Amino acid sequence: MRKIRTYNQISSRGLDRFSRDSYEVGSEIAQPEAILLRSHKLTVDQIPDSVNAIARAGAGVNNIPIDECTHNGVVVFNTPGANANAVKELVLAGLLLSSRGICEGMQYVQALTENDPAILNKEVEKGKKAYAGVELTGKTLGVVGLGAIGANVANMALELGMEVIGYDPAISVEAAWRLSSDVQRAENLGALLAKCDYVTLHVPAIEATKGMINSEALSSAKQGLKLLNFARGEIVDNDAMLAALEVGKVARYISDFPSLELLGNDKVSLLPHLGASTVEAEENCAIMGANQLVDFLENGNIKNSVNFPQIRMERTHGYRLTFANDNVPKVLSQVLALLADMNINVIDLLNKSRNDIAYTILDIEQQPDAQLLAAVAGVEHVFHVRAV
Ligand SMILES: NC(=O)c1ccc[n+]([C@@H]2O[C@H](COP(=O)([O-])OP(=O)(O)OC[C@H]3O[C@@H](n4cnc5c(N)ncnc54)[C@H](O)[C@@H]3O)[C@@H](O)[C@H]2O)c1
Ligand SMILES: O=C(O)CC[C@@H](O)C(=O)O
Repeated sequence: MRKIRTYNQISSRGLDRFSRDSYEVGSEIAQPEAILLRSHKLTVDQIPDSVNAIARAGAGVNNIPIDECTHNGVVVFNTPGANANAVKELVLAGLLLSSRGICEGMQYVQALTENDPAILNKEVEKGKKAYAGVELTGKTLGVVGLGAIGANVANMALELGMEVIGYDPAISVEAAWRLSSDVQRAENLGALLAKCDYVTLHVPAIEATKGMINSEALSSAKQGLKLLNFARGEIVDNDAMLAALEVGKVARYISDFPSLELLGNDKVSLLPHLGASTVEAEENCAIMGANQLVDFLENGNIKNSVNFPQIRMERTHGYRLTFANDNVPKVLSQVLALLADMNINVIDLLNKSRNDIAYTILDIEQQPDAQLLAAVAGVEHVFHVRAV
């Protein structure tokens, strides 16, 4: 039986991908071969040597110690785009919440205690002027990060009649194809902030983006900016944000990431990390994550990894082994020489690399035994070997 350890609430539609005959899946499993999780902050000591793969049912992988995983040959997957629509729809809510007195108006009505319908109506008509807002049509939205979510948000905003300016210095070709040509391009973050009434963040939490919305960036912003953060809390410097809210530089901060210093500020609206919390997104992410794990565990194929190359080799006959190594010359030739010395015929092979690592799928005529696996593992620069 293969063992999968789960963290967080994973949709049963995804868990169903692990057949009951071959997999044991649960939150109490010890020595798992793989981990499937959502936002759980995974520590190195929670990744035993038995683990070959980790799948994040979601986009952000800042809760996983990627470098340590790569070093140990652990393949980390995410599920690109699987929750993008859910986040896009909540961004729409964020745009409306920051423009109209929706929550304040509801709180006002909830607190009314009139018994007489005519007086209630009069009270409502008198009170509503305090909650008037502005429309989105004709306003300018800045989208920082134009990947799966950002591109969706940008296209949606155009349909709402907004002007849209995007900033993404590392946009992928696929993402660029998804984006409407009506989205204007900003050369840098400051230029985008200077022109926008609303800005929405859709970048990953990586070294380059942590604190990217700081006092310097906010000083470039248009007075009265409404900022939406459905990306990650650490992308915004909260002290700088509070200072900008104090002087009205930022009129409203909507964030999916509560933190102590933001609580209680009436210009800040905080949600409990709800961006991907829809039935559909949770199913999509769980199914995609589980499918990727199954294909990796059973065939060694890798799709949507954040640290290993994409690789897929059709299974025909024979036996399969995979190995990962430092991306330096002569490793593959040494492994092939070793197989030749052991008189083992190779049926097929595929080798791919990504940055500093290479990964090979080898189909051979003989079932790999412990001796063969140990011999491959002993080749200099090979750091992970598996019979699949
Ligand atoms: N609130 C939620 O529940 C929720 C749900 C999904 C994703 N997220 C967050 O949103 C992030 C984006 O998700 P996605 O699915 O769109 O990911 P994605 O990988 O498709 O897109 C991210 C984009 O950000 C761009 N980028 C990277 N660094 C940048 C920088 N310095 N400046 C501008 N752009 C930069 C990349 O080039 C890429 O196009 C995730 O990493 C995650 O942290 C949050
Ligand atoms: O699993 C969730 O609820 C949140 C996922 C989200 O933050 C992501 O990065 O995909």
